[in-house]
Amino acid sequence: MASRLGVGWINQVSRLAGPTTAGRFASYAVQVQRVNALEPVFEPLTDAELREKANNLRLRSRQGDSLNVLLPEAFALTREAAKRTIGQRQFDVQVVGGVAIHNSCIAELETGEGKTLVATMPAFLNALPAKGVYVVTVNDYLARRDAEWMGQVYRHLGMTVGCIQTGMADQERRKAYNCDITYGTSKEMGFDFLRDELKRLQLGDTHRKSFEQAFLGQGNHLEAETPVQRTHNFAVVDEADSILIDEARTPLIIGANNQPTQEEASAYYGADQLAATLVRIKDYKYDPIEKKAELSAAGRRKVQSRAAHPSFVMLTVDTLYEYVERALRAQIAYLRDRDYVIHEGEIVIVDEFTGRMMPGRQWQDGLHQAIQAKEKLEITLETITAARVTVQDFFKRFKKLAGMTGTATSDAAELRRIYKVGVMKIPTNRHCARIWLPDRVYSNEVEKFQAVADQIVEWNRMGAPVLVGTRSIEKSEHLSALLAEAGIEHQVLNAKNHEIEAQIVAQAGQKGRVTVATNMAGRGTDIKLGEGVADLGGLHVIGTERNESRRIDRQLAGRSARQGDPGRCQFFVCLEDEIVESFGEKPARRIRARLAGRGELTNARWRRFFVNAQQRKERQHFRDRKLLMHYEKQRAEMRTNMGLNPVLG
Ligand SMILES: Nc1ncnc2c1ncn2[C@@H]1O[C@H](COP(=O)(O)OP(=O)(O)OP(=O)(O)O)[C@@H](O)[C@H]1O
Repeated sequence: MASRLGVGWINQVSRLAGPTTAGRFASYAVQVQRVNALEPVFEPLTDAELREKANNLRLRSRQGDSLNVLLPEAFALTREAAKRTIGQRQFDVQVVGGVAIHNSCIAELETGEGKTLVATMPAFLNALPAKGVYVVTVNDYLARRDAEWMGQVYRHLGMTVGCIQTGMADQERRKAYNCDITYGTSKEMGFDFLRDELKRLQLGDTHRKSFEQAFLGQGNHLEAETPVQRTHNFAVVDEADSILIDEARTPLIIGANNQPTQEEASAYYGADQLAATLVRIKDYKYDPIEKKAELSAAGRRKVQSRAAHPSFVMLTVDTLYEYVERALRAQIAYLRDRDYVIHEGEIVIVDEFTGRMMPGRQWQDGLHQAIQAKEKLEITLETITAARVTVQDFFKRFKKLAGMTGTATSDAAELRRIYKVGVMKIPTNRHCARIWLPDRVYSNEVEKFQAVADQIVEWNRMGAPVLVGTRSIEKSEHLSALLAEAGIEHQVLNAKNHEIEAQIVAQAGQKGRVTVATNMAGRGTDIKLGEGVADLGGLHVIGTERNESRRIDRQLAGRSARQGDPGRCQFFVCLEDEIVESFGEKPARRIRARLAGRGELTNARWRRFFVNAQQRKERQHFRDRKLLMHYEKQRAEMRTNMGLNPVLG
């Protein structure tokens, strides 16, 4: 088969990426030509012969042949196996993406361009030396789906494939990690790493005693003594921006049980009640950017006057201030059904970026307990840290790291600096036909949601499918009520019923469908257009708020116009949106008051206003990540200097 990668294509890339990347592309293009040249050689082979070839590659890699030399054959074999098993042939641009990943890059492929399939080639190649390859995804569902779907390709070539899922026993985990290729989430893999560190400690580290007191002594036990993971060889991180950037703001922590005393629990409940009596501005000020409350002199006096209450017997006045400020923060900044849900009497954090529930995660420094008090739940655990690692430090352990995403260019500098990976933009296989309609800006939320509902009605009348992304479960439900009023049949998808989300979202491209979802729909779900929908302009996506990062917006938009399909996308925003507070609470209040009830704000400067607000938020998150890394580095250095394991305690 003739090469499909011509000079014109490389020129297209140069325009896209600038001269430096274009040079790299030219060398990758040579590899693609080699892969293509092998296609007619492998096509006539039987399945057994194909596997024989794969075994031969393994042997050569173990005998010392470099992976760069084996690349064309390994990629061509994977492509042949994909054709035979799942009926898909990696496009040339996907092969370029695969080469980029092999070369420690984050391959930026537009949403819907088939990242799942791209990963098969570098994963197979890097699995040849039998040191393990981890393919990291954002949730269990995608890990399972990809391991099953792409597993057919690897198995066809004699490779073993494992998949890590929440709740798995150690034995199964160990088996999955011992496979040639292992799929799983960063969270599961990160926690397995931490648990392994604890096990190593249990196996004879000098800190055994204190660890046993802190962790095992509280009724905990480690299921098996031997670690489950093997060496950290190569990780391919899917949705790399989400995992390496968004998730990097919270470290993974294994807490050791430290049941609160009755006095501590009463202090949380008491502080919650006391906080509810305080008046904003007069008794405290609240900084929405830092999400922090600070008592004023009047507030402190009020709190002091209650210090003798039996709930606070064990607290000094200063500590009581902290309890109350924390309770205020829990009441103001953390909303039920947006930031967390209550599931079987427990607080389950909802990931602000993906809308997914994150069972097992806890807010730190007493905030989790303050929220439990606010919700009148049992104050369960005040955890002390047994082991912790940041997402950054976990992934930096891998000898080689790479990934793929739809949206990383904007964070290329951070990715390069922290993880030492480059970002390479890969052109689309077919022209992307997405139409971005200009944002619609309103003065308040009532007007905004009414306008969203009206727009849905209009598109629904045409028969076009509409997918709406909201920032919280509460807002999904509000919109759902408006749609019900307008007589529009629709599906609501939120973090509460995420088990069936994939099936529902997959159907969102059918004629006349209206699907309302929280941000979770913005990740990983593939939406195929129903019959006749392409003629109606494809899937229409509506965002009901600008998210805290442009990338999340683009992921939501990326549910439409996949693989060259047509599609539209429009965002509706209003001055009551939380993002406006990135300018500060007072300016936000002023502007809201000044323009109250003005309806739609059509001047283009309002659209720019929201772009600015989002950029401020992005900068703030960037600062948070930097601060966390600085703190973690200091902590690790301190522990190392003291001769302690930097990960534990
Ligand atoms: N080479 C190919 N031939 C045919 N179909 C393909 C090919 N590559 C990908 N696809 C199809 O394109 C669709 C999108 O693939 P996939 O979900 O992997 O995209 P993605 O890039 O991960 O999207 P997102 O960024 O939205 O997660 C899937 O239905 C997949 O089967």
